[in-house]
Amino acid sequence: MHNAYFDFAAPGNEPVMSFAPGSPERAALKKQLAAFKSQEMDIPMYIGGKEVRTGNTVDIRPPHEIKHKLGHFHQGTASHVTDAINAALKARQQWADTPWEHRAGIFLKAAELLATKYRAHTNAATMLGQSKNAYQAEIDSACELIDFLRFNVHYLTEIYRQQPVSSPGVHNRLEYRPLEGFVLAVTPFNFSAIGGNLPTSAAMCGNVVVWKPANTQVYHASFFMKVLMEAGLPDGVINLVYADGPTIGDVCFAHPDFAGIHFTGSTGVFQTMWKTIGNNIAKYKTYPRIVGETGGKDFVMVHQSADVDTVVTALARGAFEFQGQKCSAASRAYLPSNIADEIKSKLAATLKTMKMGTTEDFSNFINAVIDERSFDKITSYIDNAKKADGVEIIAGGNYSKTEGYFIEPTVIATNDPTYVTMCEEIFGPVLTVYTYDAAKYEETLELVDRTSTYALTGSIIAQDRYAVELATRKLVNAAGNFYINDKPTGAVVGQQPFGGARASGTNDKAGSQLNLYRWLSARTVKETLVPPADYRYPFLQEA
Ligand SMILES: NC(=O)c1ccc[n+]([C@@H]2O[C@H](COP(=O)([O-])OP(=O)(O)OC[C@H]3O[C@@H](n4cnc5c(N)ncnc54)[C@H](O)[C@@H]3O)[C@@H](O)[C@H]2O)c1
Ligand SMILES: N[C@@H](CCC=O)C(=O)O
Repeated sequence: MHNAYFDFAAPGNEPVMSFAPGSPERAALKKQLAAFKSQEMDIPMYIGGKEVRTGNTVDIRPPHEIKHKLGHFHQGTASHVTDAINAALKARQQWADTPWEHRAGIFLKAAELLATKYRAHTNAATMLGQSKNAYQAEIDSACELIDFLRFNVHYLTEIYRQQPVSSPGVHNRLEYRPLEGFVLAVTPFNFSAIGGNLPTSAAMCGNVVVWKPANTQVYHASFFMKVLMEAGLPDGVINLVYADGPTIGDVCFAHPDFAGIHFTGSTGVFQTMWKTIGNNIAKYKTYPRIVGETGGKDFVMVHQSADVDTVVTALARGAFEFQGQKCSAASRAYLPSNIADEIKSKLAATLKTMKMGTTEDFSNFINAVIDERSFDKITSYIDNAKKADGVEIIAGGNYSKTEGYFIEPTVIATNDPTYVTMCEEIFGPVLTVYTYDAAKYEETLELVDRTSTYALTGSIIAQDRYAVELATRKLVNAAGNFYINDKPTGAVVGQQPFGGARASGTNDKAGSQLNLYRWLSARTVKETLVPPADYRYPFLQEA
């Protein structure tokens, strides 16, 4: 029972460790990488707090070393998805009734475990399972995930505090109830932090969750589930199942207690989900919340006043960190004719200095892409570019899947601003550049705006403030996260709330109050202190 109001200290961002040679964090991480590589893990699903094994196993291998087996996970079927829904619904009432400070304590403890005891584990699991280098793993599976947990506790506390006014003789209040049913969280391969955030943000609000990660992210997802359990998450609040996407959809979207989907992934999958939910709308007890952050075709617009080295660094990091597998990755750049050649040659020279290989070798900047399907899709764009007219590969272009799924950072130059790689999301280490007439800046901004169906991230690089102002105004709907003189990646929780519009999603801004509101259903309660005892208005009385 509450007998006091509790507060939580406003969080700061978790500091990013350096992993410099000789540092203790580097030694701990190397040790954990070796430990994970020396054992084959048998990874169950977690339904109602119980480990569930089916015997139908799928191998997990590092994308950069496909001959090595890290372990396997147990694939579930439709009946496991139903079990997960039932376990969630069974846990629902007690979890919804649990006071906020007790729910918050679990997620704050999980953040603390990641920041301390399991710092090396969370990074090593991400480095091996998803082929991220130490820095990319640290900003994702340590810092961003810790920040999501701590900042969301802070934001939800602030939401709960927001109350309506009360006129004399009346007490009004808003109760922020969880949704009536279960929430389905479907998460992508590319960010361990997103895998952790989508189920926990909804659960924090008092909801119960069925969580389905991408197969290629199960290695970290199952580790994080164990951290949540160690932090005290009650059985059934989050249920982790590994079933194929369509099976999850068939079972969850047909269930009368389906109350919301928290999705991050590709636009096509999200649109299919939305259609299915629409077709089933009469089946549900409540209108489901549909939240999806999806694909991008993120731009870097360069003005003739730009500093060349700033542009080259923004492109090198923005397009090629984590092999370009960020929804925010720079994948089309517009270069002004006065400095285009200098940018292209400096960029090509910079990319030659990037070493490619395993994540265990800390001198590698570039690692492997996630799996064979992705490799084949990305390399088909490169192969087509090699054959196309008016298109030239000016850096990279080579690839191999013998040891792992390795693709060189590749830059395509085109004289057609509507060439396919200027428009479609490739989700790999491929950047396309188009040179425009520096005198046609405003027309080119219009071209940037209309070229893609997406609107996730984008940058303007310019020294001229009028050029910055014009781009900010003209591209107002072209990106949900807009950067000035920076790369379009690397949003930090609490600093740059993240999400895009148009085909890039519902723009509910992960890691902000806007997102948490989607998992709450407010009830207004009005209490009249001394109720009237007569229906008559004063004016009805005779003078
Ligand atoms: N906007 C953002 O915040 C953001 C962040 C990260 C990734 N992304 C996007 O995610 C994509 C890359 O991730 P991915 O390859 O894991 O995406 P994906 O769409 O292939 O998969 C995402 C999740 O959906 C599941 N899924 C696939 N088909 C399904 C179906 N028919 N029904 C139900 N679930 C299904 C997958 O198993 C996975 O768990 C890119 O398009 C990227 O831009 C967006
Ligand atoms: N939030 C990340 C991108 C997440 C999508 O992949 C960034 O800002 O780079």
